[in-house]
Amino acid sequence: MNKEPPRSLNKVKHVILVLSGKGGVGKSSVTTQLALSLAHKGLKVGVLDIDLTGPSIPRMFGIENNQVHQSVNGWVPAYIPNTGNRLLVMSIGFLIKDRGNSIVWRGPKKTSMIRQFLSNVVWGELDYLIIDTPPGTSDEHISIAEELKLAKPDGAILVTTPQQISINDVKKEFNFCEKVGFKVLGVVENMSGYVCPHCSECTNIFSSGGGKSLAEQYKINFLGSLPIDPSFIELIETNNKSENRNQVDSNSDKNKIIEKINNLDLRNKQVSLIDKYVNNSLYPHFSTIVDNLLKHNIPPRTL
Ligand SMILES: Nc1ncnc2c1ncn2[C@@H]1O[C@H](COP(=O)(O)OP(=O)(O)OP(=O)(O)O)[C@@H](O)[C@H]1O
Ligand code: SF4
Repeated sequence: MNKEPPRSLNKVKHVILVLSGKGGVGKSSVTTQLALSLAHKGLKVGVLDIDLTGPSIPRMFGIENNQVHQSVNGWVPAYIPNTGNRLLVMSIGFLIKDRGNSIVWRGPKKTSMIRQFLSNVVWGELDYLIIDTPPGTSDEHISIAEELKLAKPDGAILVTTPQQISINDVKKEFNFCEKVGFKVLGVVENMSGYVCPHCSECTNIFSSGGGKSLAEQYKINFLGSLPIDPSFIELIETNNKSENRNQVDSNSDKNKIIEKINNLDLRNKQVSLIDKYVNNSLYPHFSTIVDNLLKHNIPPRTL
């Protein structure tokens, strides 16, 4: 097996893995927000979604209907509209025909698919590549980690929720990182409290501060916490609606006219997902998380 770093990542300055011990804690939404926040800072960012258990990145970026294009050099990632070509996404989800089904391949096929994803995407120059990984710490994840190590990542961000069960999962994840040799860049506590859509008051539903005390216990950075905010889900949903609106059946004349109006409407608005996110109430929380991450000034990867 080739143990060289994938050439497709030669011009990528930083690779960050986003990990969680179990599904549903917000790993993909943290990946999405990290990418949007870094792109908002003017950096060029790629997102690679290798969460074969349920790739949710295409939905988060409103590009579920994207088709994968193959160039002579490899797969071409999707460029997110109106971002000045600063935001690129590649997801295993683009290759799944039946989007209702997650991939049920066995271990070796999964690792070989991930190897292809790491080496076959034409990223070009990137400041950051953020990789959304499959949740868990099983033997299969160890083989996946071996593949990911070839990408020479800066390290991993661990995502947790305040409940004890999720905190225990992060402990396992921390031990997993030690075992496979990933540096832990920090912990993000997601769904810490609930923001009321009426008065914006944040209420702690579960006991808060679990992520912070866990980080202290393991002497790792606590990057920050994010409340549950229904407006974030709304942002994702409305973003998807605008894509679907743009994908009307072009068979009838009436639909062709509607499509033209929609395209004109979208061009005129030129509101990118980055702009929408920066106006979302989760952004100030995430901005702190990014500042905490960047203050460590990790030098660019050397290959
Ligand atoms: N802070 C938040 N506020 C509001 N909604 C959130 C927040 N975090 C996550 N969600 C929502 O919760 C759902 C699960 O989040 P997400 O897909 O990011 O989890 P995940 O850990 O990546 O799950 P999986 O590993 O199964 O893909 C999504 O619909 C997402 O929009
Ligand atoms: S947080 Fe404020 S607006 Fe929201 S339900 Fe409670 S009292 Fe009502």
